[in-house]
Amino acid sequence: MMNYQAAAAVRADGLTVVRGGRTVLRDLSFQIPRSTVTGLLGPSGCGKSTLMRAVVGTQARVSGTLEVLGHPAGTAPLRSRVGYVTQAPSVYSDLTARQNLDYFASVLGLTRDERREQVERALADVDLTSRADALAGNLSGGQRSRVSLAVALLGTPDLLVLDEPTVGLDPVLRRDLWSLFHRLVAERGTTLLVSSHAMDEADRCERLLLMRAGRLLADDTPEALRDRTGAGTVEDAFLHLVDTARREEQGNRAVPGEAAR
Ligand SMILES: Nc1ncnc2c1ncn2[C@@H]1O[C@H](COP(=O)(O)OP(=O)(O)OP(=O)(O)O)[C@@H](O)[C@H]1O
Repeated sequence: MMNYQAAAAVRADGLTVVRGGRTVLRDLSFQIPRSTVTGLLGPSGCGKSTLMRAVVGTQARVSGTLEVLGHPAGTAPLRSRVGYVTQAPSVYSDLTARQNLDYFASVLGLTRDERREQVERALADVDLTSRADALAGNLSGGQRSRVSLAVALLGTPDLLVLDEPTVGLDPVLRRDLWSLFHRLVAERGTTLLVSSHAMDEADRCERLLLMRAGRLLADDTPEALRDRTGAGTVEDAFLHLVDTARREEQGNRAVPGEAAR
């Protein structure tokens, strides 16, 4: 049986990131097991996008250890093995959905046959086959986001890093996207790291990384988090952990002697 470390898709130890002179990620240590969906949850500004940028290798001033699929984050062997979708869809508006995919497939160096097969598969994955010949500029925001996701699926990456992929989607599309994520794990062995503000999405993940103010509050399964905190929902578990962290910070700030009073 593989040990946990060998099975890790991402391994961080003492990961720290400085942006604009501020430490925005502080001493994070965690592992993301392969072939799972891990949710990265926390309030706006807590550092989710920064952590994702570090994992895909686009973030400067990263210190500590950060290994992705057994290689240092951002190094050459990972280039075609990691897919990344940012919050803003990155597609060409003057190309159709299919032309966008075909273009990115050729950048990946796929042969003509591979390209044809993978483009059609990616369109079907995100349920856009019927809109494949529409200009990306004429698609809705949610549809453009799905073209971006389809681009990231080309080449069958081992790790998919998705920054808030369900924001602005209606409940049916959100559900469909989550079932796609689980299908990618089950059928292609993909590992997914998915960020969200929405705590109600937590239960769709096998593991959770809960963040607050650049620090990791928890790295656990949703069930274990609820059990550990005695909370009924992951949202309540998160609030419980935030309150505990705040109390600890206040305790640390208290003048020695005052605390004893
Ligand atoms: N270019 C930058 N220079 C300096 N600080 C930055 C820069 N970009 C982001 N930050 C700061 O880094 C911190 C983390 O930002 P980040 O975008 O990672 O948070 P987030 O959790 O993804 O937020 P959101 O959910 O709103 O997208 C924030 O305090 C933000 O103000």
